[in-house]
Amino acid sequence: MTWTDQAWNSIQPIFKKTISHPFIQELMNGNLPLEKFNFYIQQDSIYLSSYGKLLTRLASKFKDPEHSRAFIHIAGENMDQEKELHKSFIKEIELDIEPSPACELYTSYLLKHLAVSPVEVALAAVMPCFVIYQKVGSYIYKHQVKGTNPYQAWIDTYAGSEHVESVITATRICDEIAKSCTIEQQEAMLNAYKTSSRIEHMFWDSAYHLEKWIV
Ligand SMILES: Cc1ncc(CO)c(N)n1
Repeated sequence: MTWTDQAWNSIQPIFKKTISHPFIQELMNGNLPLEKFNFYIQQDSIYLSSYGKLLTRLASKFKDPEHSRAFIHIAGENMDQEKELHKSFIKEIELDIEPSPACELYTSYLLKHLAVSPVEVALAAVMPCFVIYQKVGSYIYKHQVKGTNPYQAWIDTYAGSEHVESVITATRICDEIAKSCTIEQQEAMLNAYKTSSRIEHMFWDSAYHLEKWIV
């Protein structure tokens, strides 16, 4: 079994909770309150600008230049597409929005791995960003009742072929790198993958509850 298959299998309990979360269910049914979706999009804009920079820095750490090139390509194309999507939902992104606790946790968690962990662990930590969005996108696409959904453009982006292509490339690179790792290194990768999957869940949950700093 490939490392990415093993990682994906290991987070099934988390993923099942994610797709049954009211944020995802209401997004799928089109009845998610706009206020919650807007909160999510605003926070995701903050997340994405940090994530885009992180991906290019991660790319520069790979030993194989082909891996670096492919990742830089993903960072550029993917980020452009996602930012366009955000702009289509929010005409003027408010610039003075603070990151929510969950957003701060996620960006800081990924940056921590980039700063202090071996490259394979930092890569494992970003894999759920690719995979979970694609799986959530295709889950919604498959199960939604066709009709008008105000969030259809969001669903189509993550279920769509461009995002799928990025996921396939990132998965290939991750498996090539994992293959030359020891069992211990692969374990450390699994831990980072699991934590990111948990935070992905928290990110949606935080939007659903319009999360605030308690002080
Ligand atoms: C929080 C989060 N994770 C992953 C993605 C997909 O890149 C996204 N847009 N936002």
